[in-house]
Amino acid sequence: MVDYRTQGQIAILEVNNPPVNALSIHVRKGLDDGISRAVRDPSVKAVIVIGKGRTFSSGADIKEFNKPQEGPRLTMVGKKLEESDKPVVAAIHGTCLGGGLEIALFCHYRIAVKSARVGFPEVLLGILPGAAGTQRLPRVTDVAVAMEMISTGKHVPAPKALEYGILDKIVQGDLLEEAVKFAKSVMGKPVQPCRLSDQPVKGADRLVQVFDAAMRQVKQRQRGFMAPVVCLKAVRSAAELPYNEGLLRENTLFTELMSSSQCAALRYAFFAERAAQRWQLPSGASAANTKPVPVKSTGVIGAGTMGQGIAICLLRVDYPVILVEQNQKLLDKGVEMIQLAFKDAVRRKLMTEDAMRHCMSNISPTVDMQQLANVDLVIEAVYENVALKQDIFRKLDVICKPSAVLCTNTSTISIDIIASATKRPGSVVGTHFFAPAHIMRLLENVYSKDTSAQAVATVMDLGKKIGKVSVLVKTCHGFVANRMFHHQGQEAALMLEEGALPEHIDKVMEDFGMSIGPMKVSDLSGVDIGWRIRHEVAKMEGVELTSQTRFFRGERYCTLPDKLYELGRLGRKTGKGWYRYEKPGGRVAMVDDEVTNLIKKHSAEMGIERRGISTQEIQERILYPAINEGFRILEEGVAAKPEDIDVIWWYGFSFPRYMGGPMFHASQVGLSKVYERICYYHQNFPYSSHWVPSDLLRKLASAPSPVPISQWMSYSQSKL
Ligand SMILES: CCCCCCCC/C=C\C/C=C/C(=O)SCCNC(=O)CCNC(=O)[C@H](O)C(C)(C)COP(=O)(O)OP(=O)(O)OC[C@H]1O[C@@H](n2cnc3c(N)ncnc32)[C@H](O)[C@@H]1OP(=O)(O)O
Repeated sequence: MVDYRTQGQIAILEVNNPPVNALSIHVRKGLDDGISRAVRDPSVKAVIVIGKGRTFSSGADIKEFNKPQEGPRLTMVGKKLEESDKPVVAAIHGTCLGGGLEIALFCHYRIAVKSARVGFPEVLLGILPGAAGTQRLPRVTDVAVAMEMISTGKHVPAPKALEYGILDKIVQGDLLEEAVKFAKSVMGKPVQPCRLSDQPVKGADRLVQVFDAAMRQVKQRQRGFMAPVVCLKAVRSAAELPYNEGLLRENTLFTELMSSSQCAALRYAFFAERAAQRWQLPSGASAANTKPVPVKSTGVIGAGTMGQGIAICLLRVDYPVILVEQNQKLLDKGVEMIQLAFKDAVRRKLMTEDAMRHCMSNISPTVDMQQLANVDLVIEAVYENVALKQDIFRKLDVICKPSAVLCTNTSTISIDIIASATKRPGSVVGTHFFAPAHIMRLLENVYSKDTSAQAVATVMDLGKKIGKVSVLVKTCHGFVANRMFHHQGQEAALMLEEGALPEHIDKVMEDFGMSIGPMKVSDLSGVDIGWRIRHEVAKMEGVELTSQTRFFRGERYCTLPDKLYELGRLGRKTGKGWYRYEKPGGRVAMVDDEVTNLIKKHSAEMGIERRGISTQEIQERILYPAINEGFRILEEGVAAKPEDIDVIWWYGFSFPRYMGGPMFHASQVGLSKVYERICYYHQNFPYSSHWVPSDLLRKLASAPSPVPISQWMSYSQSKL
């Protein structure tokens, strides 16, 4: 775990714990033994700590967090490194994160290659750098930099870290050779000035202003999230207390965070996100045994909002894009909007002018679908209409080369139905982007009964290349995201006619932790999208939805969203939806009397006496139908595991990660309680099928003791 060797008068401690040199018990022990041995050996005059493989160290071993801590503590190991009278040099490449950076800060010197990154990402796990990181970082750099780094968890590139004083030198060439040269240059020099515990905190005279400003920012950006607030308090204590007292304070705050439910949720999130990448099909084909089709050229059909966003995602990572529209006017408009989005990115310094020009030179706009004949992958992104999509896929089947992967950006329509229009259903796969497609991180990839493993591997790989978090799900109407979200929308509309207002519902859900409430989400994604989906489904079933419709498919139906649509209030894009916006495309949602009056008039027309709806009821009626549907989705194998559903909710609907996602949240509330409340609402609202309790939930709720989330799937086939 730590290889010890000497090179002349230098001892080299090489951490060797693949894949990322996490500081597991054996690594801590190896470092502890190694530094003791180097200190004891009179022939050793300097020590180098370096990482083998791809990285210096990714920090403490997160898998050890749930277990009682064994072996030497990181702070004890660090103390030994710092107390050595022989200079200790950390030689950094790859990432030097969390406990890894703490180890480096205990060393007397830090050198790194230019591509290295350092950081304290603990906050993203709901904790703080608890091995003296909060006390030592503000002693090596400025207190403001320390607060920023520790409360955001951002990785800092080596050149910036040098500027901040965290690194002593950036080296070129072989890191170990350079470290040996550096160690020789400091051999024999006193190490006292390099012991950070003896240094004052830098910028302590500006502590109060810096702390207040950082706290304001954290509370504004990350409402309800404890860790950043506690991180700032810990750094503050570095400036207010002597080093050893600061360490005790850090330890108290660390223990408080470590035992919090937010930390448990974030730890779960860390592994869930990685587990989602290890997809597997019922056939046994998986990420581990399937190669993607090489993609060098792409096509996008539809230059509307979604098509533009998808094209931007592809262009940004250098894919050439043939952009197809049905007429020149729409095509020109689409290209213009793409150009505007890139210009905006240049204005916000997210890309250079040169990069923008390069991206734009990679678009080939056309109204001729035949141009797609040679592309490796095409993404259809026209509006949600079965006949239209089938027609496009019928044409693609004729036009595209046999190896092409044919993707549809449908948000609801079964991939089986779209693929059936082709003679190659194995090549057809769903790639459900979320609006705005160039900003939202989620890509819900959808396989049909026929989709080939290679097509799946290709879109999962594409997701990674364009910087998305991809989750694979099985086809059904609405897939995972919209199938769950749809019930929230239904229930929100029903609460509106019963007595709530959009701003009440949003406030409750934003206070719960959602970054924006469901009514604002509806405005963002477009009121017309839901309208089109509802009316498409009705049409397929030979039903016409009108303002008189009270029941659809035997369920209570609320026509309020349809009324909003008929008024042309399509959401942000028209400047009016459930809210009023400062302009079409605006972002500032304002309560609109027209909507309040519309809702109240609607209730009166329906003969409903409006009532106050409590916070608890709003929260439960928004969350529990989605959770209940999540269990059905698991029962049906549409999602392979609860973790996949939660990943979809963080990245698709901004569900607060520190609450773990709807399925994790249900496990925290207790499945028996969730089940009992769903049964209660089912009794009260018998005409809403989303309140019919899921069988899997019932089984899990009646288990003699709470079933850990990792074991839920074992109950899906059980006969209980
Ligand atoms: C009472 C309990 C006492 C507990 C004792 C705690 C002592 C606390 C003392 C001090 C506080 C210090 C705390 C920390 O250091 S917390 C850890 C901080 N570090 C991180 O959060 C970094 C997490 N890792 C990453 O960001 C990335 O993995 C990466 C940038 C290092 C590499 O990214 P990439 O190349 O994309 O690879 P993967 O993310 O896919 O990772 C590969 C593989 O490695 C696993 N892994 C990564 N980091 C860790 C880790 N720190 N611990 C354990 N495992 C890690 C990751 O899960 C992947 O494996 P897979 O899931 O099996 O695929």
